[in-house]
Amino acid sequence: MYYRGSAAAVIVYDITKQDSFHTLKKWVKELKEHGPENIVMAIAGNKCDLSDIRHIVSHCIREVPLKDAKEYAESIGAIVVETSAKNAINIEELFQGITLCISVYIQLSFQLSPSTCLDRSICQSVYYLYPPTFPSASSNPISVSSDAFLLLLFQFLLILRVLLPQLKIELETADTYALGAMLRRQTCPGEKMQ
Ligand SMILES: Nc1nc2c(ncn2[C@@H]2O[C@H](COP(=O)(O)OP(=O)(O)OP(=O)(O)O)[C@@H](O)[C@H]2O)c(=O)[nH]1
Repeated sequence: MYYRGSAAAVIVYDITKQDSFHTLKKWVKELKEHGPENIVMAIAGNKCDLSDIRHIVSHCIREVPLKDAKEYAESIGAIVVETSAKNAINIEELFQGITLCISVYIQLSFQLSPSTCLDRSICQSVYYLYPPTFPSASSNPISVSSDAFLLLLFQFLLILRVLLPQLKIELETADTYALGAMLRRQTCPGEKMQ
């Protein structure tokens, strides 16, 4: 289990191969069963440069619709973004999102009480590795006010989750949405975000 003690996992599939999306689901299952309880999961649909219309004629067509990935990500409470390792699309945004998510978890756990953090060894090491930073207007296409609102909403929902454990399941989707909204606004060639 080389993901033991991990704060976040990036699970990558190839948007031009449906098989890779099935494999991704197996990895998510594995992580949920054996990974740290509060691990941040991020799904990256790689090779989004190939969804460009010019590639459709050369048979490199998209097999996994972004809608499917988004629905699946929401069902498991993960961040989702389409990337291109080749053209460096959304790579920074992906890691900004993960950093933001981890930072908020850690800030919150320190604010409330040490016992509210499910895995303190993760939180402490990540806290020093990733000092809390949030996307600025210059590095993110979303406005500052929108960022601030989403961040506040995310923190509010997280507090509710901690204080009201019985609402955990319902709120998991909601707080992931607040965070994910920032990432979901990123667009990739060939498919419009909804
Ligand atoms: N167009 C495109 N090609 C990519 C991208 N990322 C990786 N590749 C190419 O995909 C091929 C496989 O890359 P690897 O890093 O070996 O990935 P892999 O998962 O081991 O292999 P595959 O299952 O074949 O994708 C290489 O030819 C890469 O250049 C991307 O974002 N866009």
